[in-house]
Amino acid sequence: MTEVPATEIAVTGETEYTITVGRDILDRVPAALGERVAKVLIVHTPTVGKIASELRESLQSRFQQVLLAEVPDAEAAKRVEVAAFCWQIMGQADFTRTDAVIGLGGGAVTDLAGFVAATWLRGVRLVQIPTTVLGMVDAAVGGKTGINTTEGKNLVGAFYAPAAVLCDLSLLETLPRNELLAGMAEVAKCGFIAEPEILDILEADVARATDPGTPEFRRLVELAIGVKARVVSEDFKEGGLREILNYGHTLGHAIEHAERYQWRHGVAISIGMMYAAELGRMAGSLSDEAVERHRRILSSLTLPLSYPAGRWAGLLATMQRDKKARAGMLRFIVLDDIAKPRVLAGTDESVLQFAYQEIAQ
Ligand SMILES: NC(=O)c1ccc[n+]([C@@H]2O[C@H](COP(=O)([O-])OP(=O)(O)OC[C@H]3O[C@@H](n4cnc5c(N)ncnc54)[C@H](O)[C@@H]3O)[C@@H](O)[C@H]2O)c1
Ligand SMILES: O=C(O)C(=O)C[C@@H](O)[C@H](O)[C@H](O)COP(=O)(O)O
Ligand SMILES: [Zn+2]
Repeated sequence: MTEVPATEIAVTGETEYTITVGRDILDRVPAALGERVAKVLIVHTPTVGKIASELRESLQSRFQQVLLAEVPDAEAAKRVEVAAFCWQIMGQADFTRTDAVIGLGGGAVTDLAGFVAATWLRGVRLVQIPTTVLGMVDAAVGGKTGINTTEGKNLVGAFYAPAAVLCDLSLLETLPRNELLAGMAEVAKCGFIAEPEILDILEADVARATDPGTPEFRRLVELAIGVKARVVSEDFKEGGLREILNYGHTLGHAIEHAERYQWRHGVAISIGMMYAAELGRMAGSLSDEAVERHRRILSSLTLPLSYPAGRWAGLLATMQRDKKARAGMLRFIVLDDIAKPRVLAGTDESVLQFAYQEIAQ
């Protein structure tokens, strides 16, 4: 097979860094860390422990100290106690402002590692190495970092730019299929809000589109990162435009909370997008065909489209804490058409509930 060169996607504007997509690119980590760094903390889950140990081995001759912080898997990593565990390791190793953190893992780990890097000494160098599709196309690439609290998802965090992001597609070889498909929800999201080519590729041949060895898959990853990079370059701290990346997340985050964070993020967001599509049809101008397109694409990825009918009141209460809400008023991202997102605010609660009935089982 001919070697495809790595692709570099730039984030510019308020903050500048490069996202590299390719295969077997971890030899770029020392350059990403830079000359000034002496100590490195690699934050990772047990599921990628082997990669973490190999990475540590490869860095040890170049840096004064390379430490591992193995954290609990998935959402259990995004807790203040786990951040404190990482701070403790850094404190005991006398980490200074010229030292660095590497986030190696899925979106939960890169969110945590980013938050630890943002808060240690008010900010140390951060290199993100996502190992899930979702991390590569979304969580690790946009500078949103954070942890959950009992009250809700990502309620504590910081906007903090990485120095570099390395998306090494060869790391996806061990990723379970259901995780890969959950990550495709965020890829589809980028298609719905901004990049119809993504939807065309998914519709043309979903098997090839979800096979990490195909050019179609790589194209999807690069297109989705391109959407995120363009939006983040224009609005890093979510003053406005960036809210479009939250398509499907108002209800999706409430579902994750209701499910006590046992559901995959992408799975909850799939239902959230179906809800947002119904809301776009009822309160806006989204066509029946565009709503059907959501249904077809998400179900071709074997993602769920509905949620139990009796849960509305609890979900509504959780949605009040959504970061997009203003003065108690819920705001949703909806579409007027594919690739035409906008904010929907002040919608009557009966309309919100009516749209929910459309996706309720
Ligand atoms: N910061 C952002 O902008 C942003 C964007 C989207 C999602 N997120 C967050 O990302 C999280 C979801 O990320 P996720 O879907 O990657 O979930 P995850 O981090 O929980 O990873 C999913 C599972 O895959 C395992 N895994 C990871 N890489 C693997 C590999 N290469 N081989 C085998 N197993 C592997 C993990 O251990 C975990 O069990 C959520 O917390 C979500 O809120 C953040
Ligand atoms: O990058 C963004 O901005 C997003 O909204 C991307 C989302 O996919 C992601 O799940 C993000 O973590 C949600 O952020 P939040 O601000 O709603 O917590
Ligand atoms: Zn998301």
